[in-house]
Amino acid sequence: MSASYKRILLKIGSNVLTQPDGMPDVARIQHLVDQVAALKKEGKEVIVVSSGAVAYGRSLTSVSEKADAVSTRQLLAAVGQVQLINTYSAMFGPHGLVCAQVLVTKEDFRDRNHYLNMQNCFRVLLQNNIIPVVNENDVISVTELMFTDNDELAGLIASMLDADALLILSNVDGIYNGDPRDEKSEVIQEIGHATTGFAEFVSTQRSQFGRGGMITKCHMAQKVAQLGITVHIANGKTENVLQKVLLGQVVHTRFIPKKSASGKKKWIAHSGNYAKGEVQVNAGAKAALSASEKAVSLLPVGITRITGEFKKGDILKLVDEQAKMFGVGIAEYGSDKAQERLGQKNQKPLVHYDYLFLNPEVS
Ligand SMILES: Nc1ncnc2c1ncn2[C@@H]1O[C@H](COP(=O)(O)OP(=O)(O)O)[C@@H](O)[C@H]1O
Ligand SMILES: N[C@@H](CCC(=O)OP(=O)(O)O)C(=O)O
Repeated sequence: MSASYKRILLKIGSNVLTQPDGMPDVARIQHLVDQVAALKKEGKEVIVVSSGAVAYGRSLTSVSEKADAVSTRQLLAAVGQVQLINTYSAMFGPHGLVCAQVLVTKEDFRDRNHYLNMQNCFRVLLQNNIIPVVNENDVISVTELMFTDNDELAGLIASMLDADALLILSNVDGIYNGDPRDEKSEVIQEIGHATTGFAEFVSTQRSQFGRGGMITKCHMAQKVAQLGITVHIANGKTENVLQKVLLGQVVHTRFIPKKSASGKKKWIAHSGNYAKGEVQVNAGAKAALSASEKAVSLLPVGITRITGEFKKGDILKLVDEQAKMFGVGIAEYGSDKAQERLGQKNQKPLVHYDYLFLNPEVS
């Protein structure tokens, strides 16, 4: 079954790569590299999203106690990323494999051109049998410009590359139905796309060196599964975990994928945070867009308000009369024209159906 995946996005979390004292766990990285090499030998494409820059930075230098949190992270990540990628490169080498460093920021997902350039770079690396090793560019991604964590980044790349599966390795066996430290808690082995209420059993508590925590992983995983990509969350400290997950030989959490969405829609689905404008529609327009049996574009006649300045190709957030966001789309023309056509009949669609993604609960 899952062993048939051709393209796999592997996310290795901070806690898998670090020892309890925060220093890098080199033996663990070596074992993971050996597992990736084994998958490559089977003809699979593997893209690695690896945390660990800060941990490596910590092993190489110490920061003055006077430095603020942002500067400390910048310094540790800038120094540590060099060693992190050198470690991967040195470990893949003896397997006859070459890896590449790809550092990205949230901004790279904002604009269709950046996005396509990035996608092209991944395509050319994969076509040449190179293993992309991706991390956030922590040096320039600070505060509000940061991804929530590398899980968010991994989800975006999995959908951008239309991966068959996203494997998230953390320091727990999967998502538990209670506190993982409680002996009575059990790993939830399958999560469907309609499951809600993760907050009831997943606490916001994070592991020692993790950033986002399990709750953000759950939300991201469900969104990615909605796009037709199977997501597995497993323990990166288990021996041969990759093979075992793919062969269904280890207890872990699997998010069941929904039928596949188009590539364009996969990109749009993740773009809500990057919208340049907001479009409010009336109830009739929302109902028409949400009728799943028909492909309907958003016409100016159903629009009641437009905010923000945007150009053709920019991302728009769609909100209903209660100001609740229900979808995302790409503008067919800029805000000036859109304002002129607001509420008018017989005008060109502001968002074409092909460039419209509605939140799963309304579509
Ligand atoms: N119900 C739950 N199931 C599994 N883990 C949970 C749950 N609730 C909270 N957690 C915490 O989430 C942590 C993993 O998330 P995170 O810190 O982001 O790790 P990573 O660095 O691997 O991304 C676990 O170490 C665990 O402490
Ligand atoms: N980019 C950072 C890791 C950021 C991060 O979110 O890590 P994780 O908690 O593993 O998802 C680093 O390389 O140290």
